[in-house]
Amino acid sequence: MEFTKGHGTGNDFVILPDPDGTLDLTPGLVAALCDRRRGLGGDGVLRVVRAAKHPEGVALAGEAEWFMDYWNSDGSFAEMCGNGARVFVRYLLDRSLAAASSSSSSSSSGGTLPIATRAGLVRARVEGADVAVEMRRPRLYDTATATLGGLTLPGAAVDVGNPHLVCALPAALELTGLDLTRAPEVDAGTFPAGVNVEFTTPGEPVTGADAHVLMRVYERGSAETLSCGTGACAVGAVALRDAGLDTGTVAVDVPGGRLTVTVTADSCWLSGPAVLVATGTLTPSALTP
Ligand SMILES: N[C@@H](CCC[C@H](N)C(=O)O)C(=O)O
Repeated sequence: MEFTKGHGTGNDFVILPDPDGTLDLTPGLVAALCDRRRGLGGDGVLRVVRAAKHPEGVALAGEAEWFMDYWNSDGSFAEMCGNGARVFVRYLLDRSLAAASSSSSSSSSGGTLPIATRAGLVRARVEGADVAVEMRRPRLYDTATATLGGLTLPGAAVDVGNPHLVCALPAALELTGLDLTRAPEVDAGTFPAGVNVEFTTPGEPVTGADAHVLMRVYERGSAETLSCGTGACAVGAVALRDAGLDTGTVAVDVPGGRLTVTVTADSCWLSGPAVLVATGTLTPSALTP
């Protein structure tokens, strides 16, 4: 079985090509692949499957050739993964499975490439070394708290296709001081399917951005990661709201680098590096689910 390893600002993925959807991918196999000592290591798995060949992609097969079958490292599914989508697109382009700007069936007008996901269709474009994906506009729908050790912080619940809770740290606290080795406690009533929790502090002004935010994240199903694209979009939307803006651009610094979030009237663009680092052959029998 062939695999490729890739990452977007340090959010890393095992990419499995499975165009015809024949791979028996199980939660146990995903967790074994993502194990950083006994497997390849990763925050998640991206299965590259034709939309027409996946039960959750088939409804979008007329609009997108490929379905991003994303799994968290614990073997759970998520509706959406922003960095994963950017790395997925890098893989499709690198393998000539799609073209970013042509009139072929796998790309649409304006040079964007449609990708089917559990959260619906997203569109991607290449921006030099970066890959940008256009997702739904983040929806701020509630308030809730996260408790970490003895610290309880209020935050904004945000839907980016998957659930997020964005909590600003009080000025006296530093992001680097947070212990994210354990999951923050949240209200299961507000987040029945779990939630990704982002912690933020304001950054210095950045040229061309309406706001600049530093963030760390504890991801549902993957623990602390170096970056979360949908989390950055949630953080960007909250930063714009706090600045009294409905649309705009936010620089979001994560431990793995910088992401740029642009919220428009009806969508959200996430941009940043997307890198493929290795390709090899798996020995599935050696993996211990
Ligand atoms: N790292 C991802 C988000 C992955 C899914 C998340 N852990 C969830 O369960 O919702 C991103 O870049 O968006």
